[in-house]
Amino acid sequence: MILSVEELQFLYRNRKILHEIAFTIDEGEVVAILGPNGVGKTTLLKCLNRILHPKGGAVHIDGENLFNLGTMEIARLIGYVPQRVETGRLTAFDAVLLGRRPHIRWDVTEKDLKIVDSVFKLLSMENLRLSYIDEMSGGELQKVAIARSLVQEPKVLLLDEPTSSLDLKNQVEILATIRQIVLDHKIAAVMTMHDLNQALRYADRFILLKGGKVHALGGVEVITPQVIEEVYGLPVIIGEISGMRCVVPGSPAWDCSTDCSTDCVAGKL
Ligand SMILES: Nc1ncnc2c1ncn2[C@@H]1O[C@H](COP(=O)(O)OP(=O)(O)OP(=O)(O)O)[C@@H](O)[C@H]1O
Repeated sequence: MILSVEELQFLYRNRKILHEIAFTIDEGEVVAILGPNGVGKTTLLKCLNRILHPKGGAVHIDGENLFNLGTMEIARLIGYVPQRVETGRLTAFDAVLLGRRPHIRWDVTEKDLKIVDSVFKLLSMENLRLSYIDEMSGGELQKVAIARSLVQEPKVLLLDEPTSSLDLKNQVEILATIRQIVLDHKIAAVMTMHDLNQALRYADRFILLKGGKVHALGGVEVITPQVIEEVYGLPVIIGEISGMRCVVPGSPAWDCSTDCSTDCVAGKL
């Protein structure tokens, strides 16, 4: 187990946002945190990263109690991609190089530069190296933030809606790259997501939050019409398109043969 979260609680002023959240994640796993707007997904990631201070509970990474560590020690273990990325008058190259800070002792080394170069290549963003981040589009900036988290070489990646600003091709490429990095480097990724179909495609396990609590947790078997309706309050059909499980809004009364013109076989499962 690479990450363990025990009985985590968080309050904004007197309002309880997270109630006794508990789960574990193994190395090589991508886990999607799902749930409606305002349920506490970002708050949970910020508690795991110690940006926010939980009222109770514990977080361990590789057996180390995160709450006993300093900012730089945490940055060596966790790469965090926030939902809203801050900008400034920096080139993309320098912004990504900043991700190496937890590893730099005196000065930037050849190794640091090599790692930054390789991540620019990996994410197909070499064309952005010298662009200023305060002149970038939302999607370009999101890629810079993901690149910065990768050069940190963390044990755990925490990604808050990592594809929210990306076009379809970039979404697929970035999620596939994260998936591969998690497997190759035996790390773990925890991503908040709204797109259930992308979650089904790229995550191994799912944590569904409702009312600040873990409502369901597990593999693909927990993504059922009943659970999705309980969590989001929306009836859905779960089916398959070209062998891939997918979720489409609709009620069981939906008749695929007459109500929909695609070749989706929703309702088959
Ligand atoms: N700084 C803050 N002060 C007080 N309450 C806050 C603060 N930030 C967030 N909240 C509240 O905490 C709750 C959880 O917010 P959070 O951002 O974690 O939700 P989320 O699940 O990530 O939502 P979304 O899917 O819309 O991004 C919300 O009700 C929100 O209004």
